[in-house]
Amino acid sequence: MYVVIEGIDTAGKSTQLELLKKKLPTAIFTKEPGGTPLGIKLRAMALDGEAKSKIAEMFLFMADRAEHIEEVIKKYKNNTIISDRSMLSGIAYASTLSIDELINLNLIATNNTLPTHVILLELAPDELKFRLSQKENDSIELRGIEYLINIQNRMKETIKRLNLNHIIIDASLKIEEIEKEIEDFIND
Ligand SMILES: Nc1ncnc2c1ncn2[C@@H]1O[C@H](COP(=O)(O)OP(=O)(O)O)[C@@H](O)[C@H]1O
Ligand SMILES: Cc1cn([C@H]2C[C@H](O)[C@@H](COP(=O)(O)OP(=O)(O)O)O2)c(=O)[nH]c1=O
Repeated sequence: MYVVIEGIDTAGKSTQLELLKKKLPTAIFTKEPGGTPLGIKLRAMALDGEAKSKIAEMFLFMADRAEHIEEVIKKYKNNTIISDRSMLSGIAYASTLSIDELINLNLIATNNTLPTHVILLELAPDELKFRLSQKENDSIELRGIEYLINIQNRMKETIKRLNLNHIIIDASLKIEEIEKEIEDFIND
């Protein structure tokens, strides 16, 4: 099982992953970007905002993804894998290109490996604004509310186009309520 937790910055992914780690101690927990030794270097380059070209930035994340699929997802395919982000983020955040172009590019990077379960934590603009105000923002978060809500919409569109097995959960529900919905979806 290849489960991905998706959502824009501050949607609550890390919070739910910490709870899942306690519930599923034998699962393999990983993430994009930064789920491999090479990915850690690529993550640092992608997030320091040095890439002036959005296409260059996209390829940094795609290189992270290609390595992640090879070294983690395919290697542990007989285990339960739970990843913080995936190609869905890759497609949604690279918003200078169309979703169709990005699906094709990401299918190359992932060698056609798709998640078996997608959990999308969906944030309303007001809640997103509040949560971003509570933390230091990285180069991507600094692009603002409208940019991130558009990313979230692209995630939903991509899930539809790829016809992925998914659940969309209101990210402003109580932490325990979200935890229960995730547990029921994974165990279904
Ligand atoms: N269900 C929730 N309700 C209210 N606040 C939440 C909820 N889940 C997470 N948070 C808070 O929102 C912020 C971002 O959560 P985090 O798990 O770091 O998000 P992400 O990993 O998606 O960026 C944190 O301050 C966290 O405590
Ligand atoms: C995986 C991925 C993430 N990102 C962005 C999303 C985040 O803003 C940033 C780092 O992801 P992450 O570490 O998950 O940040 P956060 O915990 O704040 O959500 O990289 C892309 O732009 N493209 C990608 O392919």
